[in-house]
Amino acid sequence: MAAAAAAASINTLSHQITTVNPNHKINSKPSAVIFHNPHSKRRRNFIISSSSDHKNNQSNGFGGGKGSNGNDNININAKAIPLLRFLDDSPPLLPRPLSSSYLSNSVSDGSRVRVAYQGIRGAYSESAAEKAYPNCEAVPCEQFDTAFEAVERWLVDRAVLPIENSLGGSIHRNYDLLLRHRLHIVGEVKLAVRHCLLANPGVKVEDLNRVLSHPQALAQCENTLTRLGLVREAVDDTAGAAMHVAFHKLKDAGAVASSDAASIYGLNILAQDIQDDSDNVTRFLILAREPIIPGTDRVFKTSIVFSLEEGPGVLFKSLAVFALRKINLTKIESRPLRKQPLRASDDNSNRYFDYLFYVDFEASMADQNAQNALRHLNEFATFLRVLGSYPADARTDT
Ligand SMILES: O=C(O)C(=O)C[C@]1(C(=O)O)C=C[C@@H](O)C=C1
Repeated sequence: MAAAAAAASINTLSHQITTVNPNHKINSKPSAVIFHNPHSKRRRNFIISSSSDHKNNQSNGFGGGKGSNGNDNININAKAIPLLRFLDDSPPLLPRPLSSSYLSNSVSDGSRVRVAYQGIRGAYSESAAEKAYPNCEAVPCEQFDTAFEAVERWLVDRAVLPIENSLGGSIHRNYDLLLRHRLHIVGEVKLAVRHCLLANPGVKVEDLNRVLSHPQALAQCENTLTRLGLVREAVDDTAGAAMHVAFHKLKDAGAVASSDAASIYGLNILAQDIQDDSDNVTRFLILAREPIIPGTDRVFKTSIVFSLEEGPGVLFKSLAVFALRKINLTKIESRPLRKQPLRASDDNSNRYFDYLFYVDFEASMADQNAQNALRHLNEFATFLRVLGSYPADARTDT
């Protein structure tokens, strides 16, 4: 039944089918399609695709509207056009005041907060968006970049994107995008991720040769998938994998995804909690156009990124600015400095890789101690940016 619903959606919404990531192993056309959940009236069925799609849609004037099933099959780009035109005709916007309403479920005009996430309905990122903003309007985006752009272009109010997982490690792409875009981190959400092995009705574990999912999800289930001898195939998101298996009525392939995805796409759950460790937690960042006013009324975290001169002990010195002030570091990540990935030494005899360091520490930017630490770091950092100062999420639940 779910597959039939998908087919109907695809026919009426072929313009909304998004492109396949060329790096993916799957040789099929849709990597994400709009899928209507007959049980939910809460969300409209639209997905934000890349900015080039937006331009195309603007030029050919095609928009959303009611699908043949009478639902609001709205293309977000169509809704966005009048907004962008309005902004174009308006006098330049004044800087908006800092806002502390980041956890509120409504924006200043009282409407529901619109939160972009990567993936399609049933993805863990959607659950994270709903945990951050219960009752929000969760807006699916094709890629991480699209979610960043959606906030920047005022199509949505926030983006909720994964940054690290307790089993799989960091999501490097989002570290890189944090620097490329000028959004602010205004919060974090920790979500317990419990993976299921899903398959079409009638298909048993013994029938499966391969399994589809997001690369992070596949990595988090390494032991189970190896034990079952299944070939892994990477797709954009876990829910997209479930949708693909259902839509193509695959008999030899299963999907690693959530129990929500099983019910949305009409798949059976063959095995539950198949992640390598029961404590499987993904940390998501909440991003917004404006920063929040940091407080000291609860535990705050601050995220920064910096680069350093080459030399003995420089990294040690940079971390000591926090140790000296008894500030706890919760995460450190290094990424290649892309525009200048290699640096020659003074005598030109050697070439070094050049890095950006991302550090999270447990202190608010309202705290004098934290300000002093950053002032100290700034004395020898070649570049320093505060990505955000935001309340730490102490709860990990679904
Ligand atoms: O594919 C999904 O469902 C996602 O929300 C993405 C994602 C990720 O990027 O890490 C989020 C949480 C899980 O760790 C697995 C996958």
